[in-house]
Amino acid sequence: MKTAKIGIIGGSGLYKMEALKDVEEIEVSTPFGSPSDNLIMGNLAGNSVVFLARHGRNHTLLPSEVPYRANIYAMKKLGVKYIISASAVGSLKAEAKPLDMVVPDQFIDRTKNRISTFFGEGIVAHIAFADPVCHQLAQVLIDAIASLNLTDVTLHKSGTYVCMEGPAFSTKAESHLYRSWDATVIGMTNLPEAKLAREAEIAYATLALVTDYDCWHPDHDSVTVDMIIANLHRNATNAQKVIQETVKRLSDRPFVSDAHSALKYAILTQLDKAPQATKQKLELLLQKYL
Ligand SMILES: CSC[C@H]1O[C@H](OP(=O)(O)O)[C@H](O)[C@@H]1O
Ligand SMILES: Nc1ncnc2[nH]cnc12
Repeated sequence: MKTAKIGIIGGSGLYKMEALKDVEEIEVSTPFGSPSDNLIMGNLAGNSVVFLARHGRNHTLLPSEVPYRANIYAMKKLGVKYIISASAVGSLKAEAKPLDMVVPDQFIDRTKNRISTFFGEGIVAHIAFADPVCHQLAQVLIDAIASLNLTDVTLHKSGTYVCMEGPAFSTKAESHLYRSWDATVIGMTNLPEAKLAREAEIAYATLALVTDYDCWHPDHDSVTVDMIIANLHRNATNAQKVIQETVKRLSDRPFVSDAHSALKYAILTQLDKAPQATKQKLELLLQKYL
């Protein structure tokens, strides 16, 4: 099987990478079911990468329906060590305007219906998640964005991403509440992905692309899909430039992330006493520790 060290998860508006060459579509099976879509292996400016459309290439999966575990497991199976996630977000701060880019360094979990762990069924692990984003990968992303001088785009080098359940957008009371928490952006997908990537010992960072001001801003209409779509296209074009530049930089200077050994001190269960079936199911994640 072909492998790639760099995985890209494309969110709303980013269903394919136009610059990807020598493309091969791979159907990956996992113990957690099928991923959102086939994974697309290819060559991006001379580097092997694998791309996955988070909601499927035709955007058929709700944020709550995205098979996050299968997606991350499939990336792991293909040898991925770094995931660059691209996501559409609403802005919770006046200074983060539509078309801006934010590289979040924190998350707040407001999801309700997500399974955000590979563990259970006899094997217990608690990964450290105080710093949910790989800061080295975030820095590569930041440097890539800064180097491109994109028109009409301000880069916000840090920020807190609120992950809500959806699919309905927030109420005004919720939006104001998140602002009172000093959160920067809001979306519906990144938190389970970041947790699972950490459990899979994959470095993870997000390129958050602002599409709207959610519903708190007195001078802007409350968010609708129409409004988001108006900005998704430009955001997707910019995102592809940023991802390509990030991939180049990452391939030139790969690094070891703390995320790559996240399970080292996380597993509580004595693995020699753990159920065989669970060990088998999680072998890909546990093999270093068995
Ligand atoms: C496009 S409206 C809301 C939808 O967009 C974001 O998706 P993604 O994070 O995959 O870019 C948001 O999380 C919602 O799923
Ligand atoms: N305002 C918003 N709330 C949640 N997810 C979003 N994705 C894009 N804009 C959003």
